[in-house]
Amino acid sequence: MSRENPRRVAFDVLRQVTGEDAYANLALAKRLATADLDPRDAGLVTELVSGTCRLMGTYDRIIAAAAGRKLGSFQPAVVDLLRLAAHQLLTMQVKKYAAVAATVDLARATVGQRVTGLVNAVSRRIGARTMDEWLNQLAAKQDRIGALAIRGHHPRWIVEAYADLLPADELEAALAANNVSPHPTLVLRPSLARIDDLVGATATRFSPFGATAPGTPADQATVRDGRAGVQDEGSQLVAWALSRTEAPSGPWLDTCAGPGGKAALLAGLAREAGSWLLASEAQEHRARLVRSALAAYPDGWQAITADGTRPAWDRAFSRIMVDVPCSGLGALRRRPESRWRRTPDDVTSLGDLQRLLLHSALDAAVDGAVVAYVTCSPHRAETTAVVDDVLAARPEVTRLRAADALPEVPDCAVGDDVQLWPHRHGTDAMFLSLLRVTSPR
Ligand SMILES: C[S@@+](CC[C@H](N)C(=O)[O-])C[C@H]1O[C@@H](n2cnc3c(N)ncnc32)[C@H](O)[C@@H]1O
Repeated sequence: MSRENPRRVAFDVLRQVTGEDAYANLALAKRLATADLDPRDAGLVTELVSGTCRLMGTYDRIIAAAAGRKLGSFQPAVVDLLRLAAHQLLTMQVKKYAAVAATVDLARATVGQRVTGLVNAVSRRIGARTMDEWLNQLAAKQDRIGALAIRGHHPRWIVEAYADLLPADELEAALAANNVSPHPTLVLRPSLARIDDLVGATATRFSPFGATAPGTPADQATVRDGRAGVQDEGSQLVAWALSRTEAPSGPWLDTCAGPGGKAALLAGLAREAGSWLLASEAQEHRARLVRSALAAYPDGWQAITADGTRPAWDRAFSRIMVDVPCSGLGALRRRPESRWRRTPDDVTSLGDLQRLLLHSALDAAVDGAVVAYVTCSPHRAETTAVVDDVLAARPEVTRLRAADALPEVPDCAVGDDVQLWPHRHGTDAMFLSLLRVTSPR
């Protein structure tokens, strides 16, 4: 039996997310590791924190409308209490009386008796309507994009960016896919594990290395001993595409390798092809994660800490992955608070670095080498705009038809590049451009 109150634990984690900019997934995992909760209550805490963070912008509009005042006029801890109440009342379908009473008790225990009247009154007003009724009210005076943003629980600027990339009739499905937390996908390390080594596993749709299995990844001995890992299928597909594209023989390079998911898959594939991988990462603590991701392979790799814009290598490579730092807009379904925290500036602020990293990767290529430019963001400013700019200055580089490297994946071509989508492919929204360097400088 739990000795801690799950709603109190959820409130504490939410305070860290909204007050201290903590990542919800990390703060939640850390708190749950020491919480005195039975598995059912741990599940309740996860739903309260992840669900509240994912729909936070919607709940904030509802709270302001229900209270008839601006959110900024409330004490921040009271806003978090009301967000948790809104999630229980409007999404989890907790009985009105129970949700309001539990929120008032929590308000008394955390903020103090003086806010209980306010919390009680606003919670009741939130619960006086269903979610659909609230959404209808909030969307009523909006244009099409504004209404989609409200009904799909996204900030408007992200819906505008999606509208620039997807057919109009797919927008609703694309937003809805970000509202479902995916079950973790596992990757079987080439030469080390097969699907039969996982208990109860089912193969993923496209990647020959991917699998899903019931329970948590740590339940699987093959994951615990490093022969399998956790990796979105989209990340597996872009690494696989690089390995399948014709290239001269020679070593492989991953210039932005931390924390090492793609490097581990590439190292396995390089070994099978009789080659080896150099995995490079700028941040020392992330380079350590790369080493531990690669540790399952006794050989066939080397990991270094280096700035990819000022390369530490003095040789050239035949296959190069440059998986640049980006806004992470492609992984919104896995990062509950991310959509409300990101701003339009985040998709442009890394643009110079992304261009420099791609230039450096191309500089490191042997004649005929293939370079994969990858982002976990579908936003044009981080994908095609970067590749277009770099190619305009490099006549020796040609863009390949990247979808040819993934013939089993339908509807993934965007021009010559590949764009995966959660609602189409069940993967993160990974972008891939494959570039051939024909006569390096
Ligand atoms: C999108 S992540 C890479 C994910 C990784 N490929 C994987 O699959 O696990 C981008 C990485 O680039 C690193 N990075 C940022 N600036 C860099 C630079 N100038 N040179 C090399 N790596 C850099 C970040 O620290 C981060 O680990």
